[in-house]
Amino acid sequence: MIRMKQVTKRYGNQTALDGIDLTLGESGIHGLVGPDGAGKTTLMKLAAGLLKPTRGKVVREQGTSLGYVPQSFGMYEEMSVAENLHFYGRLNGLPRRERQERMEELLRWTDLAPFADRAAGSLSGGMKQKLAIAAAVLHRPHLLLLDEPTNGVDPLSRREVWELICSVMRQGTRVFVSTQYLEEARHCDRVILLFRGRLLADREPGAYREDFPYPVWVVRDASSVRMKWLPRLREEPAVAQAYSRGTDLVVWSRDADKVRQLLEGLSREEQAGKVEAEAPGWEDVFSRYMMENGKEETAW
Ligand SMILES: Nc1ncnc2c1ncn2[C@@H]1O[C@H](COP(=O)(O)OP(=O)(O)OP(=O)(O)O)[C@@H](O)[C@H]1O
Repeated sequence: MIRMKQVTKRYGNQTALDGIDLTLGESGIHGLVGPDGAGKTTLMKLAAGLLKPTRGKVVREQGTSLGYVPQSFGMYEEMSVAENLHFYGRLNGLPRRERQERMEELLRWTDLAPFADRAAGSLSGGMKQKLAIAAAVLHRPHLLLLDEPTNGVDPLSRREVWELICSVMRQGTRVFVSTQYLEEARHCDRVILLFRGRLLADREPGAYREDFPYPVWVVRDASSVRMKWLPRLREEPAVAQAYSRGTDLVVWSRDADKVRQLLEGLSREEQAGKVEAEAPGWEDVFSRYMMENGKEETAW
């Protein structure tokens, strides 16, 4: 386990992390979500021991071995998939025989076996991430740190990367993983919400959704009216938040009936689609914390 106690990290005048108290390695998959610049990479690097805190302590429990996959691709691009795995196996002190067995196992798991002789640099984004994860777990670490492993990876490959993360966890490695894709919170046992360097919440994903306090109404096909409606809705006391998502308009209500009537009235007057109730999405549940902590807009 890694314990962070009152950890603050500054770069010059810029406070990237502010008073973080956190234990890593207690949950199967512990997620870290937050918008750009929230401090996710800084937190990962502190956990990996690559950065020192400005204040506070990062303590790695004795005997906790780590695997770490940084945000940028850390494999040798001109070396093949198999050569990279051999190299990282040697680096982690795996004896030859064990290295070979583990490598074959990981090539199967990741579906990279047919590409074993391919240069790592020529792999697709998803395959590169799977290779980087395989290299980081060759030595069966207690805790695997993954910094935005699905960033820029196409949706289908993102699913494969998560399948791999889940199988790593099932084999007994605890995972700490950051993402800016909010819906990926559903794969996690616990999820930390980080915002402007502060830890706003650390809960089970279901808990975020269960106590969302505002009924959500959605106006479909509202692209032609939203610019006009949004300022008006935001002034309405019964409206907790209003934002556009694709062609829809999403409205959180403090008084559900009143807001529905208001929206249906507006919708009749002008060109907009149906008004429908919706369960809060990940964007809603996380935005709520950010709003309560001083962020006006909800865009990620
Ligand atoms: N080496 C550095 N020097 C100065 N400021 C930095 C440095 N690294 C990060 N920062 C700043 O610290 C804050 C947190 O950055 P960090 O990279 O940890 O965030 P992040 O959540 O990982 O963002 P992203 O998703 O964009 O990677 C940002 O405001 C960033 O500009």
